[in-house]
Amino acid sequence: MYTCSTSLQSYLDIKQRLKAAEVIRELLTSNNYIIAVEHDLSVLDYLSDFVCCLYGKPSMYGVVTMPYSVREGINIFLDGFIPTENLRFREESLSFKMVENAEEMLVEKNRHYTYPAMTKTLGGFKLTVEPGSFTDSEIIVMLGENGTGKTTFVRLLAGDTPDVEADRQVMAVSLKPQTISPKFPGTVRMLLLKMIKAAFMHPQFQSDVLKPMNLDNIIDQDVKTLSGGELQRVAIVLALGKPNVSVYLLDEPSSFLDSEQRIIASKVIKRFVLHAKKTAFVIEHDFIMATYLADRVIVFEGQPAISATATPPQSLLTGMNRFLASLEITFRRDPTNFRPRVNKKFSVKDREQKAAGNYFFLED
Ligand SMILES: Nc1ncnc2c1ncn2[C@@H]1O[C@H](COP(=O)(O)OP(=O)(O)OP(=O)(O)O)[C@@H](O)[C@H]1O
Repeated sequence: MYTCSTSLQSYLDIKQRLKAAEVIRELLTSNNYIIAVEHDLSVLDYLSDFVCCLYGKPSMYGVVTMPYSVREGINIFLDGFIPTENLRFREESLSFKMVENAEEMLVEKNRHYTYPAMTKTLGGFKLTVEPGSFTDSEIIVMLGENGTGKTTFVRLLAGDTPDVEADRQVMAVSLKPQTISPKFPGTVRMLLLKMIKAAFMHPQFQSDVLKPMNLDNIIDQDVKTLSGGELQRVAIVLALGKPNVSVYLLDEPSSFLDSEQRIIASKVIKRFVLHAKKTAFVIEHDFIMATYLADRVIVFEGQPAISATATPPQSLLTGMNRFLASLEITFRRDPTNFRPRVNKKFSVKDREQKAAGNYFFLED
């Protein structure tokens, strides 16, 4: 038996995550088995034969279910309901049905923003940004391998100067950086009161963001003593609570969060953007989270660490197809909740979809 935790994969792109899963599977022989802890559900799906769901109350109790087939287990987890025990362990479920998003199609969009063509050179790396536009009430997910300039692009939107200063629309932005270093000398409550007092006191923000992000149990803890996941939750709340902002730039909100917290954070971000009529750009390597969040996507193409191009925002289907084609990875859809599932390399579906150019499916 091996046990392994792949949660150190925060920051790795999807290609590297699936490679790591393949390396782990290669350790399997006829007389051993591997127990893995994995927070990225697409990777867990790809890696496992059977899964157990764990539920309970943090710091109080936990229950481990019987092992389910990987497909059934992940669907149960996303649904928040265990049919064999007739037990709901989470009120919310995560579904990828397009009808769920139909409501968004009716959302009235009042604000339109544009950004010009730009380049940014950093040491030996050059990013070329093609001009693009976006509106309020939408989430744009950035897809690209590690080192293709996603953070560089986010920083340009946040005000970094490009190689040649262009005529740019000024946007008030709030940035949640990829890495968070806790320097604040006080408790979480003191930090929230100092940085986002108005949001912290606002009932809508409390019910839409603070409560679901579950800061209650760490609110009086010193910021410097928080774990990686706790710090991430605080950082997301701080970013969403910043006053007078129209554009939110969230660099890897899922890193260090467990699967449960990823589901909650995705719902919080989506609800916040729609209710507050804001725009969010999100860098996200967790494919389930990226698919759930994205209204449109920007694809980063090129050679990591050398040069890359950021496409204009494009539709989820077109953008995902383009990104996955460059990685030679195909996804199918689960018929129950329509979540994306990675096809095993060279499987019948993988070969069929590649031949037809369908790397990503919207409907099954
Ligand atoms: N200040 C800098 N000086 C030199 N090179 C830099 C600097 N900042 C970033 N780079 C390089 O630019 C490239 C793009 O970096 P960036 O962080 O934008 O990529 P990314 O797509 O966000 O990557 P990841 O997915 O790993 O977070 C990388 O090769 C990085 O090493």
